[in-house]
This record gives sequence, C-alpha cells and structure tokens, in this order.
Amino acid sequence: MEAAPSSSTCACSHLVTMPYPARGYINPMMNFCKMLLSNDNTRLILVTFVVTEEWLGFIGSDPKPDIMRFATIPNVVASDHPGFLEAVMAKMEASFEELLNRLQPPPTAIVSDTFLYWAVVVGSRRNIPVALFSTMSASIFFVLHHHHLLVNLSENGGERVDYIPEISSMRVVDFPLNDGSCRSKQLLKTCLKGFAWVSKAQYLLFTSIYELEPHAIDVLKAELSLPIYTIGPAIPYFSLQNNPTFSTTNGTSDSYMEWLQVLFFTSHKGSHFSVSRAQMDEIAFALRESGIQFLWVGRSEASRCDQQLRVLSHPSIGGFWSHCGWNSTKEGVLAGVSFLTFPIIMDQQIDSKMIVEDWKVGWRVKEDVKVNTTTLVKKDEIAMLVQKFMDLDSNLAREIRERSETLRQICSRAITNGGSAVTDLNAFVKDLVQTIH
Ligand SMILES: O=c1ccn([C@@H]2O[C@H](COP(=O)(O)OP(=O)(O)O[C@H]3O[C@H](CO)[C@@H](O)[C@H](O)[C@H]3O)[C@@H](O)[C@H]2O)c(=O)[nH]1
Repeated sequence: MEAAPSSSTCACSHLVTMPYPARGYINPMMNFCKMLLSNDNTRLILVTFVVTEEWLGFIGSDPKPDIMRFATIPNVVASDHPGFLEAVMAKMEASFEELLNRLQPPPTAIVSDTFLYWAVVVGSRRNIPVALFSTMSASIFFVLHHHHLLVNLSENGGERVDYIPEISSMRVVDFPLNDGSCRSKQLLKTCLKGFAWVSKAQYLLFTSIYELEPHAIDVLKAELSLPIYTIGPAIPYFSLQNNPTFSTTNGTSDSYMEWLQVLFFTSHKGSHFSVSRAQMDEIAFALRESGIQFLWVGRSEASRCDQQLRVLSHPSIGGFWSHCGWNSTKEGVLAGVSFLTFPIIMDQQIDSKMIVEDWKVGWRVKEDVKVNTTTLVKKDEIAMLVQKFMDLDSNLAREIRERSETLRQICSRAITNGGSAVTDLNAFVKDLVQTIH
C-alpha cells in the first residue's frame, strides 16, 4: 500500500528509509526522519518510510510530517529470532526492490538499517547512495568489527579481555552472543555476515552521542573507509523540550534529590526476547516486598511506545530498571536517571557495561558471571539491592545520581546547536544533499 504524496511535495530528492521490522529499530528511524525533515537544508526531500504490512497497522496512524509517506512490503514470518533475522536478510530484498521500481518520483537515496545490508546492493544497482543506520551503539559495532580478535575466550565470564585497542577492558560475559547457545551462535553468524557489507555503503550513521563512546567512534572512523556520522540519540527529545525536567540548560540542584522516589520498571514482552516467567515472578515479589515505590509498565512489541522518555523525565523517577536496549539506555541517560541493569541478549550486555563501568551511572542486578547458564536472581537478593539503590540518604545512592545528572548535562549539550550531535547531523545532511543533487 502506498499513500500518495501531497501536492505540496514536488520534491526532486526522494529519500527512502527502511528500518528493521521491530519496535527498537522503527522508533529511532522515525525519530531520525523527523529530525532530518526539520533541518533547514532538507526541506525539499520527500521521505518514503517503508515498513512491513503488519507494522503499518501498528504505526500507520501515528503523527508524522506531511512530507513523509508510508509504503509497505509483505510481512516476514519466522518462529524464532535467528530465523526471523535470517528471513529479513534473505527475503526482503526482492520486495523492497520491486517497491522502489514503483515509487514516484524515483528514489534518489536510501537509509537502511545496518541489518538490511542488501540495501547496499540495491543502491549500487540503481546507482544511488545508501546510508546504513545503526540503531545499536557504536561499541557493539566496534566489538563485532574486531570479532576476529576474540579467539579462545575463557570459560570464566568474570575474566577481563583487555587486548582490543582503544576500548576499556571487558568481562568475557559482556561480549555479545557469547553464551555458547545455538541461538547465539546462529545470530552471531548472521550478524557478521551482514557486517561484511558495511564498508560498501556510502555512509554509516550511529544513533549515538560522541561523548558517550568516543573511543569506539574514533577507532571506527579511522579503520573504516566510509564517512561516519554520530547523529544523536534518535529519541523523541524534541517533543519534550518544553518540559522543565527535560531541560538542556538545567543547572545541578540539590533539591531535585528530594523527588527521586520511584523506580521505573518496564517489562518487555517482545516476540523473541523476554525475561523468563520465573525471573519475572522473582522481580515482582521482590519489588512488592522491598517497600520501595515503583511504577511497573508492561508492554508488548506492538503497543504504542512513545511515552517512556516522558515518564523517565518526570521528577519523581529516581531509578530505571532497564534491559538496556540502546534506545532505553539513551532515554535514561538524557532523562538523567540512574540505572539498575538487567540485560537479556545481543548488545544489551555491552550497554549495561557502559552504564555500570564507563559512565558509572548504574548497578548490575545480576553479578553472576557464568557464561553458559541462566541462573535466577532471587527475590531476597533483588529486594536488598533495590532498597539500597533507592535509599537516597546513602552516599552511594547520592553519588550515582550526581553522576547521572552530570552525564545528562554533557549529552544535553551535544544535542543543542553547536553540540557534537547537531554538528554531525548537519554534516551528513550537507553531504547527502550534495551527492544527490
Ligand atoms: O514502556 C515502554 C517501554 C519502551 N518504550 C519504547 O520502546 C523502545 C524500546 O527500545 P529499546 O530500549 O532499544 O529496546 P528493544 O525494543 O528491546 O530494542 C531492540 O533494538 C535495540 C536497538 O537496535 C537494541 O539495542 C535492543 O537490544 C533490541 O532488543 C524505546 O523507543 C522506548 O521509548 C515505550 O515507549 N514504553
């Protein structure tokens, strides 16, 4: 299905964007498009946002700029996540290309998720530039790029690897897809296959802030042969800029500590990954028994999802229990909250490592470092941890919140005019406009 472009959009430049079909990838692509279209230099670009038919049903009525239209390709179906990823990589290319043949005006550039590496081939066949769009951190990209160095990793998950250049040492257990399971091995193989295509794209975009992971970004810029832009968090902060809590000019104030009483917990019920039922029960019992105040939000993959940043930015939120998806991580950082990290799979271990070890704005819920087993974190352990975390009279809890506020200020500066993210986004827009005109 295609909606006709409005008559006011006689655009000579037509950008087609293709996110990976899941919430954590569609949200940042949509936010990126909105940022792009609000940039003065891109006002003539028509954007076609391509989703599967299923996803059009979920997001088709969400507000979007007039100059943007949706177009669809058939659904991809699989019973598990590795199978879905493989199907996305193998089966979507033909329907995407068929769609491009029908679109008017003819597409002049493509922005596609890094997992949809075949877009590079499609762009090359049509002689139009392709920007690959990474919805994960530059750090996981960095680790995958250096994956060949990871040989004979220890069985001891607590052991640290310190030989990857320019990245702070990492526990073995924090490397992505390193749990020895068939699912992880299959996922890793598919990820690495796609990764080999990255340098054949014309641009690489990171939905990150330079100040969050400068070493990984610097090394990737030096080692990869294509231009790389760190275009900012691609979260909907632009809709919150009148919110006094979410202010880019806030000074540090002791008084805000009085308010931070509620722990925000969101249970991710994605179709492929979620915490086990038994673990969820332990968490639920623990939060209830602990006596702390908490806000528990259950969400499914398809539920309307634009409220998390708004909630996190509320003055009473004093902590964020997070699975460390990259979007949630950036939202927590920009809301200035401290984290309890509970990663599940993929990049989430690395995001958790950055939160806890690099930025020092969170604690791990699970200190267990066994690589090949899934152990339950018991309710008593969780209850003690959350009580300690929410005890704002303790020095530990206060220090971590002060660091969260400092990090928030650093990142807030990056997304204002003159900041690193705005400067990089402008540079990408300038380069793209020059290439396609
Ligand atoms: O109650 C909620 C919970 C979430 N969200 C939104 O849902 C999105 C969740 O994204 P993310 O935190 O990245 O989690 P996932 O959906 O799990 O993300 C997938 O995609 C990410 C980006 O590639 C990866 O980092 C993750 O590992 C992968 O699971 C964010 O935009 C949130 O704002 C809400 O609006 N309300």
